[in-house]
Amino acid sequence: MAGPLEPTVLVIASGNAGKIREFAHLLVSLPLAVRPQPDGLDVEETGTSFAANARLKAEAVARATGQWALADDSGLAVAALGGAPGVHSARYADSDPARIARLLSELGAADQQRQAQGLPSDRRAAFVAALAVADPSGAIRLEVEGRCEGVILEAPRGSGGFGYDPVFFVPETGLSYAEMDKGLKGRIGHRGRAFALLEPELKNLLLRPT
Ligand SMILES: O=c1nc[nH]c2c1ncn2[C@H]1C[C@H](O)[C@@H](COP(=O)(O)OP(=O)(O)OP(=O)(O)O)O1
Ligand SMILES: [Mg+2]
Repeated sequence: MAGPLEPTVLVIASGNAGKIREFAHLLVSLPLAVRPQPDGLDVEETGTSFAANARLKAEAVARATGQWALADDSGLAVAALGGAPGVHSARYADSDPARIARLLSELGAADQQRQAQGLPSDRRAAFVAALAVADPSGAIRLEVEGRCEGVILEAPRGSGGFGYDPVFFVPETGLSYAEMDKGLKGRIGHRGRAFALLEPELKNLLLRPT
């Protein structure tokens, strides 16, 4: 454990700039040295659950850096698509606009099928984030999962955030993720809710004086 003049380093095990920005904001009040993962690290996400992929990324980055690492595996589970794109959310297409276009097109087709069967439209979705923390040896020490229920909009709304934010609408707020400020998404969003579960344990593990 680092002394009082040397804050413990926590590497954010992600190549996604949007996630890194959100974690920088969520971690701002903790006396940790938050660092991005080194360039050139690309961990294969072979798990079949968000939790398994978060563990793979945390372990690999902790081992590669010899530092504590926090990983996030997240994605959208769309009810009418049987939970897709799920753990494949990043691999759904090769850019954010293309991922959004594919989601709207597949959900539109599913909606038409439902209508043809006399069923009402169903645009419900959940955003899920699994977080894992590995110690410098690569051992997984903490795991949590957060969820936010919403619906997929028919067209993008708002210009903030990243990824699927413009099409994920949270009824209790009347806003899409892309219309929320960092603070609101950090309180009610999937990543913020997961982080709220993690924070007390992270403090115990990394900030306790030895
Ligand atoms: O708050 C979010 N708002 C909008 N979109 C989001 C959010 N959270 C995850 N997403 C999207 C990004 C990516 O398309 C997929 C997660 O895939 P996931 O593998 O966890 O992340 P990633 O490959 O972008 O970065 P990395 O694995 O290096 O952390 O869901
Ligand atoms: Mg990924």
